[in-house]
Amino acid sequence: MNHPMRTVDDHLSDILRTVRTLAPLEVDLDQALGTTLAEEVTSPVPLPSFDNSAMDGYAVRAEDLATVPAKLQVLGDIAAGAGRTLAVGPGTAVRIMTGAPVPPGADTVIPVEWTDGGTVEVRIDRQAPEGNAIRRAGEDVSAGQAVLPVGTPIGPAQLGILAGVGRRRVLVRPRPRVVVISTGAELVEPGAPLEAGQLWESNSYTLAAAVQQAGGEGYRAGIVADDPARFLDQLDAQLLRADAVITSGGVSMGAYEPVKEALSPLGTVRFERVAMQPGMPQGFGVVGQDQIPIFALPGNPVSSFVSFMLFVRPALLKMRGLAAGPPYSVRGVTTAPLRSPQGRRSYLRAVLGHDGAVTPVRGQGSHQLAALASANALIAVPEDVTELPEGSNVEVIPL
Ligand SMILES: Nc1nc2c(c(=O)[nH]1)N[C@H]1C(S)=C(S)[C@@H](COP(=O)(O)OP(=O)(O)OC[C@H]3O[C@@H](n4cnc5c(N)ncnc54)[C@H](O)[C@@H]3O)O[C@H]1N2
Ligand code: MOO
Repeated sequence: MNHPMRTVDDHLSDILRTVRTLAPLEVDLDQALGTTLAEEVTSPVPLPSFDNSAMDGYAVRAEDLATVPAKLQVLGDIAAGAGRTLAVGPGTAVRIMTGAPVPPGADTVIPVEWTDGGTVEVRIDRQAPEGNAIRRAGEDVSAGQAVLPVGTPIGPAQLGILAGVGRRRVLVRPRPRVVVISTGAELVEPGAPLEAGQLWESNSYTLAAAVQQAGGEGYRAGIVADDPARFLDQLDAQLLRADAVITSGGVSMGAYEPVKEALSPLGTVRFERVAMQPGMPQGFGVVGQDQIPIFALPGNPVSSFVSFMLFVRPALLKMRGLAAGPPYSVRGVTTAPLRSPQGRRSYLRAVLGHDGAVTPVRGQGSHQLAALASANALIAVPEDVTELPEGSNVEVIPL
């Protein structure tokens, strides 16, 4: 009855071979946060697009300050946004604000703090090198220069430069929309009263939040009891708005395993045992006309979360058009001895300190959600290792 288990790496490879990068879509800048750029963005103009002042002060000719204090006639003001401007000639200055265009004839800006602040005539007490406090046209970007390459994840600074080069719309790989369905007759929405044998449903909150943090849009589609037909109905209804589906529960060896019972006959979803702890029972495949990827994760809360980090997150990165592979990991040194099952790669919940010391938390059961919530990392223990003494150098996946 027990088939050989698949390795974690093989299971991830299958998943990454199957999932497709989402098609590019033109979106408004307001919708672009968290998407991935699908075009190279260039600037139509130099940035800054004109020489402008970096300080509030006076635009002058450096040669007029050969001796200081110097007195210059003030011709007027130039504020930011000013169009045609006054010209500065010998013995004159123009009061200028930060961001305002440097007037013709001026080659230097003197901060107001170095002057008496005069508006008709100004006394300047300090010299400055020619070009002082002037931000030159094109010193950030030249006209036609690429400012963001294809494949850039769009965060706050990237949105800034997109707006800064005048873009209103942009071609991106969108955030994957991921529907999360929880299965189990015992599950009750948090906030509702519990009856005997029931527990508050938590996986959909964890998984939808994990989707969000992985750059997708997570939607909780509620709880389906242990009826395969109802599960298929719910899945059908949700497929309309999904780029991927995550289910939790109903995939192991019990008498009521709705996800497995509903999806196995389709022939496009494979259920298998992966050589890991937690998260051994795993289902993955595609469903519906559009071959939407579906991740059927085990119901135990820690198992579903660890499965997400190892398998679903990399898949979402690929869908977003980003580099995808096993989770990022660092090295750590254990502060306590560890045990791990033979033949399965284990992912022990742990606290990783800034010094690289890593301590497994108390409570390594697949149901021990509070222990998971106290951890900030997973220690990955290889398949063939069953015991490690304190002080061992280990692979650690920050959460
Ligand atoms: N005879 C065997 N039994 C089990 C095996 C096995 O190989 N042989 N595998 C065990 C392992 S390992 C896991 S993991 C679980 C996976 O079971 P299912 O995916 O079928 O999940 P359920 O039975 O539905 O639930 C398991 C556990 O998790 C709780 N749960 C489920 N969904 C939620 C949720 N949304 N929020 C909070 N808690 C949830 C559920 O109440 C159960 O306690 O199977 C083992 N058994
Ligand atoms: O492998 Mo199951 O995922 O612990 O507890």
